[in-house]
Amino acid sequence: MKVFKALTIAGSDSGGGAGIQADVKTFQELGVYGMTAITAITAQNTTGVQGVYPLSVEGIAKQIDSIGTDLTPDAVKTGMLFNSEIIKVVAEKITQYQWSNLVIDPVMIAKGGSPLLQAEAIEALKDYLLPIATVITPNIPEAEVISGIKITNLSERKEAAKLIYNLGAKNVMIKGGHEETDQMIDLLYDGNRFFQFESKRIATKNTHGTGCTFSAAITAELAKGKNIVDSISVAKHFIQAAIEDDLRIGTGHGPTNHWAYNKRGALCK
Ligand SMILES: Nc1ncnc2c1ncn2[C@@H]1O[C@H](COP(=O)(O)OP(=O)(O)OP(=O)(O)O)[C@@H](O)[C@H]1O
Ligand SMILES: Cc1ncc(COP(=O)(O)O)c(N)n1
Repeated sequence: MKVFKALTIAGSDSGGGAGIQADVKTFQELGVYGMTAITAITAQNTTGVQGVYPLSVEGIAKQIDSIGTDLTPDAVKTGMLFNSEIIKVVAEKITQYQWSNLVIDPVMIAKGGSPLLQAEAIEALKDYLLPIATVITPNIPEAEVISGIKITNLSERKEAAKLIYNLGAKNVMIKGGHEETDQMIDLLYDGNRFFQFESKRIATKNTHGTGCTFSAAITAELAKGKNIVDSISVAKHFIQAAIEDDLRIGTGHGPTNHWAYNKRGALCK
């Protein structure tokens, strides 16, 4: 039996709903062996972020080297990278090991408003990571920052996707979670065509870690050899189930349910 392996290079969320914890849970549920290189420790729960402690560039490089010299991942994702030094070393190592199937989730701000990427790092993200990305998965505010244009409707989202594509990413997926519409539309641009992935908006405050979970599911499916459209299609079903069957733990914005896709109904309510 071939074991498919995925690596997440991201921050730790002590509350377990986002970051590397969400990624590894998602990999596991989708049948992929998960590996991690931690960029920062956050003290975090459903009420917000209480502390951010980035790791040294040396410590991050060493973790990636440990994986690169022994366990070749079939796909890699990045999440919280915090500053430009971390972005540079991560891009350098991914290039050194010639890893393909790279999913960039350009995490900038936590749901509660805490910055997870320093403003000075935006240019490094564009210069070093976008050119090697198989797909980048910004939400609407992140797409505005990267493209430099305001997004108030689907046609502006399409324009932003083209601008981001021109920065070097092979595919651009602008998520619709921040739009106030009943129908949730995630938009993919592959440089040639637009694809829409649609679902019903679920009325819940428990959406902590949706972006991490969604991009981790795309990564897991790419690791298994699926193409980008089929990978996103599975990820969309995975996140819809995880939001719909929310766990209702914690007093703030609770996590999604990573069990839901495989065990629909078994643990809920
Ligand atoms: N209320 C909701 N109902 C259904 N789907 C949702 C909802 N909120 C987010 N999603 C889906 O979750 C995925 C992540 O989208 P979102 O825009 O929330 O990402 P994000 O803002 O990067 O997440 P995060 O804040 O966790 O980083 C997308 O597929 C989006 O359509
Ligand atoms: C370590 C880490 N990575 C990513 C997020 C984004 O998730 P959210 O926007 O749902 O808070 C987070 N809160 N913490």
